[in-house]
Amino acid sequence: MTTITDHLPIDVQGLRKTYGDFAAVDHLDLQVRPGEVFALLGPNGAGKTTTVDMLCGVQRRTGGTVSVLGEDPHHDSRQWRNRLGVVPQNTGDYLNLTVREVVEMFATFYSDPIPTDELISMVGLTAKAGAKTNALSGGQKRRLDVAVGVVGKPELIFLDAPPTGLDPQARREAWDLVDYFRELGATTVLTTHYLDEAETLADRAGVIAAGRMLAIGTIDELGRTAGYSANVTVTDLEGVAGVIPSDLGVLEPDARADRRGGVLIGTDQPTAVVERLTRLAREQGFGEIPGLTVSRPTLEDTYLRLIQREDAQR
Ligand SMILES: Nc1ncnc2c1ncn2[C@@H]1O[C@H](COP(=O)(O)OP(=O)(O)OP(=O)(O)O)[C@@H](O)[C@H]1O
Repeated sequence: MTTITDHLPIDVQGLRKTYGDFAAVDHLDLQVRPGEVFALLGPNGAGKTTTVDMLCGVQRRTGGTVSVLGEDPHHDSRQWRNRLGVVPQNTGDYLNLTVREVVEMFATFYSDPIPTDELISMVGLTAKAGAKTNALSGGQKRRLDVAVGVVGKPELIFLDAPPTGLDPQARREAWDLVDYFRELGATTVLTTHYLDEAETLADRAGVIAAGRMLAIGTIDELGRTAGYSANVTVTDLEGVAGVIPSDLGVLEPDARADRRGGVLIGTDQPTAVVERLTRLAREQGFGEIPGLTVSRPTLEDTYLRLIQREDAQR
């Protein structure tokens, strides 16, 4: 019988990578669905690159089962590899070739590559098509890496974004590329430090820390995983801690609220919290509650909560 998992571009169970006693990836489960953009999030050293490297056959795993486009990456057949597009974290070294020569060279590896000039334009390098790659800026090299990674019209793309390297415009162009491949029906796994990128582009995301998957789901589902459906923030209201009982919500150390000298309350009952705050403000003689906001948690809130919780448990 055919099941949905037969068609998952990525199906990973119990993935492990150890270096001596240290587990860089620790029993990780991951399923990525056809045609989705999946963001892999996590702090430095969480195990994202190691995971991606094992999925595209660059590193051997210590344990677990892995299916990528229906094959075990350990087998690493040429045919299988041609269906993948890999943009690694480190910029490639393309010797003394021009941008066009590099793209043309990589295009010869595939049966139906994207036409060279079209691809060079897609990554915003038309003005540099004749330039030697060693004369490119860091961000331009990165654009070339993207071109090289996707030239074969891959079914599955791994985009391991470095923490820095692309200027805002180049990031937006990379987003356009992700959309372009989404429309072609490709599946993309995006490793990123930019939460806005994940929020804008990804259908689902997974948060990794210390080699383990802390939470996985749509951005909305992740919000629920982290606890609360609303954030209430206030500034300069003495006594807040005393009026918010733990069944209404929790006061959180929140970097952004703290910078404004404020307090963040994570809650599922924002109306009740605001009522308490209103009473407190009245008692203190405030007309308005200073700096009151009620908002839906962002991916950043969720992410920080998950990571803080993980750090507290270690
Ligand atoms: N060859 C190695 N030997 C020992 N430890 C390693 C090796 N390669 C990676 N590690 C460790 O494995 C952990 C995971 O590294 P990895 O590069 O996968 O993290 P990451 O989530 O991609 O981080 P970043 O966001 O900084 O790129 C880190 O603690 C790293 O130091």
